[in-house]
Parts: sequence; C-alpha cells; structure tokens
Amino acid sequence: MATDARQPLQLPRIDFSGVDTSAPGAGRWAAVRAQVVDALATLGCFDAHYPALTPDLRAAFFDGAVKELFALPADAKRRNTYGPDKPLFGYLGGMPGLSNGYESLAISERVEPESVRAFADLMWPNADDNAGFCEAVHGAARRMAELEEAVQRMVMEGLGVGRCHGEMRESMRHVFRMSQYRPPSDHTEGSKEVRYGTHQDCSTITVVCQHGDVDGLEVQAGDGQWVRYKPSSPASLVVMAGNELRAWTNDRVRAPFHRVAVGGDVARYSAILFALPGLRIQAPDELVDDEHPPRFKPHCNDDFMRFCIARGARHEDKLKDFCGA
Ligand SMILES: O=C(O)CCC(=O)C(=O)O
Ligand SMILES: [Fe+2]
Repeated sequence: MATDARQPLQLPRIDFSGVDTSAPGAGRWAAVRAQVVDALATLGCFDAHYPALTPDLRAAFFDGAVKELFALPADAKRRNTYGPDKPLFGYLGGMPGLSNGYESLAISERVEPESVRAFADLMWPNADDNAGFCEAVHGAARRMAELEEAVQRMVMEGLGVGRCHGEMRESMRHVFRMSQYRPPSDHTEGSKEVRYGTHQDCSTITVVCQHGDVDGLEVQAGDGQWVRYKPSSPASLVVMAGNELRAWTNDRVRAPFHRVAVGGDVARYSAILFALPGLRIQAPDELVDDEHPPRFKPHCNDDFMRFCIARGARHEDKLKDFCGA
C-alpha cells in the first residue's frame, strides 16, 4: 500500500524570549536573527514564541475589546472607512468577492494611542469612557508592532543592509486588523470552509495573533503542501513575509501563499498587523549583482495595493505581474 512518507509539516518555531525588542543586538538577538532570516528565506513564515504579549493582554484584547467590537450593528462598523481609495485600510464585510462569514475592522496609518481613541470614538460616539477598550487594543497592537520592527531589523542586518533600517522605519505605516471568521454552516466532523481565499500579503511583514486554539490559517510550502498553523504555545504569533519584503530584498525572502479555512462550531478571531512602507520600494545595491539580477522594478506600495485590490484574492504571483523585471 502506498504511504505518504512526508511528515505533516509545522511552521518553524522561533523563541523570542530573551530578545528585548528595544535593545537590538543584546542577549539572544544574533542567534534569533539567523533563525529568522533562514525561516523567511525558506518558508517565508514562522511561529514566534513571544511572551511579551502576555495571556492577560490577549484575554483583555480578544475577550473584552474584539468581541465587543463585533457585537456592534453593521452600520456602526461601516463607519470604519479611510475613503474609497483605501478599502484595505477599513471595514471589510458583506462585499462581493468576500466570504459571507468574514468580517474585519482596521485601525490604520499609525497604531498609536490617539488613532485607537479616534477609532473607539467613531464606533461608540456616545460612550462616556472608551479607556478600557483603547488600553486593550493598543496594548496588543503595540507589542505586535515591536515584534514586526525587530524582525524587519533582523532581516536587514542578516542580509548585510542594516544601514537601510532607519529610512524604511521612518516611512512605515501600519494596518491593524481585527477579523472574525464565522464557523461553517455544515458542522460535520472535519468539514471546513474557506473564509479568506489564497493570497500573498502586500506588506513587508505581517504579524498574526490568533485567539486561543480556534485554528484556520494555512500556509503553502514550496512543494505545494498546505501547513495548518497550530500555535506552539499560548504565547505564539505568526510572522510572515509579504510581497514588499520580497521585492525589497530582490527575492531573497519568500512571501508565502496562505488562506483561512475554518471548521467546528465557534467563531475564529484574529488580529493582523501589516507593515506597509511609504518609501519607494527598490532593492539596495548590495542585493543586486550578476548572480542576483534585479527581479522587480522600483514602485510604490500604494500603487501595488491598488493593483492587488483590482485583481482580488487569487492564487497568482501579483508582484511579478505588477513589476517583474
Ligand atoms: O486571520 C488570519 O489568520 C490571517 C488573515 C490574513 O491572511 C489576512 O488578513 O491577510
Ligand atoms: Fe494574509
């Protein structure tokens, strides 16, 4: 009888305990950096054990803030918009091309206390005090952004272009998304429905925080096999490279295709932090040579995002189609 000799894959796990994101270079930094560069170059994704986002912070965020947010009526949630030009910066739900069971809100541009407060005031204009909501959301978003910045710095240092970190950082905007995936209507054991179709992100780096053990995220490895993410610990986050890191590194990192497929009978919640560079994306000279000719033409992330929106979530290499050299 033929057997599948391949082991079910898991995301590589990288332990960030002992890495102080505010003290680059200290402690276990260099050892973790080597693992980060290796994981992003091979699979494009890893499971980060990141105790700075504590169980208390996660509970306050998901069980308090996020569930309260999704309980709002649809017309309140639809106020979360950054204009028709930036659909990926605000509310997504009930639109053609999106699964009915998917809904998502976002705090965009800067994830700072003021923008979280402005978002809360928009959702609950008559509330006396949104302080608990703001503290929980900012607490989670800030820690995810700290991890994202450390990973960006590690990639640049690891590729020998650490000098570029500051300029890239200055230009960085964030989209902090809170998403809900409703369970399938068919509760048959093992049945799953895709709630977010196969795509690559148009960020440099994406950090995903899943609530509890309601799984759903699947990442495609180079051999085509789908790897279903199971958090390695309650302190686990997913870090994934997006197409803009692939462009900026002249194809040294892999931006994996991924999707969200849910089963069971409870809703899945996740928070997703996307880092979007504001500067022109062009690989530094050090990453272009005879062995690595330029793979992508210089471009702006805004233009690439518009291209991706027009195409929709599809299993195709949009970066190559948009600006392949
Ligand atoms: O919710 C997740 O686990 C990932 C969602 C995702 O891939 C996205 O919003 O781009
Ligand atoms: Fe994604």
